[in-house]
Amino acid sequence: MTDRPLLDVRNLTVSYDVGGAAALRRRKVDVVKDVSFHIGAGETYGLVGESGSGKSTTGRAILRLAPLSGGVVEFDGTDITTMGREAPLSYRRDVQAVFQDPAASLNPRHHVGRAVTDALRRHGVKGRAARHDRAVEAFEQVGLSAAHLQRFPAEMSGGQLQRVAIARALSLKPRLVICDEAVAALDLSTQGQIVNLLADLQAASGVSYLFIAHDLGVVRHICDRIGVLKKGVLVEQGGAAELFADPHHPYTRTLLAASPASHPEGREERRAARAARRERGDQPAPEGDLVASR
Ligand SMILES: Nc1ncnc2c1ncn2[C@@H]1O[C@H](COP(=O)(O)OP(=O)(O)OP(=O)(O)O)[C@@H](O)[C@H]1O
Repeated sequence: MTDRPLLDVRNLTVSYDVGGAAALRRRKVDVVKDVSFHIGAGETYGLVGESGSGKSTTGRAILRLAPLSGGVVEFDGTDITTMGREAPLSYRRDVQAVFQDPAASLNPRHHVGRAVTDALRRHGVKGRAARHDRAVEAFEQVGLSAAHLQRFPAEMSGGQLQRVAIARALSLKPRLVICDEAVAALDLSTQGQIVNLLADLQAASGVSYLFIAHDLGVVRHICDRIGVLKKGVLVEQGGAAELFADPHHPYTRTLLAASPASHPEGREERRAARAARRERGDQPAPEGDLVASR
């Protein structure tokens, strides 16, 4: 047993050139400044803040899609910033992402099942039948059926497409999934289904989440700990219940005051509800079933 966090982000800084094409007006701006947080195995860490505060850039830096200008990102004890431009395949498998718009990463001319089988092939899973079986398993884990593999993106709802994106991520058996506004584009009842699904999948597999969102209600519902970003600076972080009950930073208080209480229950209530579901032997909520708000 080790106390080492799965992900340890220390003094992360990301700078971009702003000011347009004119060289004289160009300057470097830190859009993420000296940000430090960690995520344990099986834990969900929420990153909140208003638009432009640097949430996505932080997630992208961890995924190695944004350039770091300072700091360290350790995954399972290994500093991924020293790995050269291309992170090794094992890191790209262990750390998956689910973004706001699942359709953007799906080929409209391919059956959605192919998004999963192609990912499995890229990650070295040999044999068409084995890849198909893993895709079916992943689809069933997220409440879709084997028949959904043969659908085109245009034949699926936003919630179904997000389930496909989650199935693709999970089929690789990741240890961390970065959910960047993963439910932001969905209606409220579908949001509830997807958030509950993510929590159930975590309970079953022990996967960790970095949950990036501007909706504090959703974040409170799913996260163990939360960090608050303001203009690239992490102004406050702590346990979700404590942060909601007793926000210290004025910016956190402003965010909370501006947030409609759309998902008022916290993680403990959801855990109790999940235990009750397990006791009843419930399966993951199939697409289309409304999951009662807990
Ligand atoms: N490739 C880039 N080049 C220059 N500036 C960038 C780039 N990517 C992001 N930025 C800037 O970095 C800042 C942080 O953006 P980021 O997308 O991380 O914020 P966010 O908190 O995720 O916002 P939102 O909730 O609107 O997605 C913004 O000012 C944005 O304009």
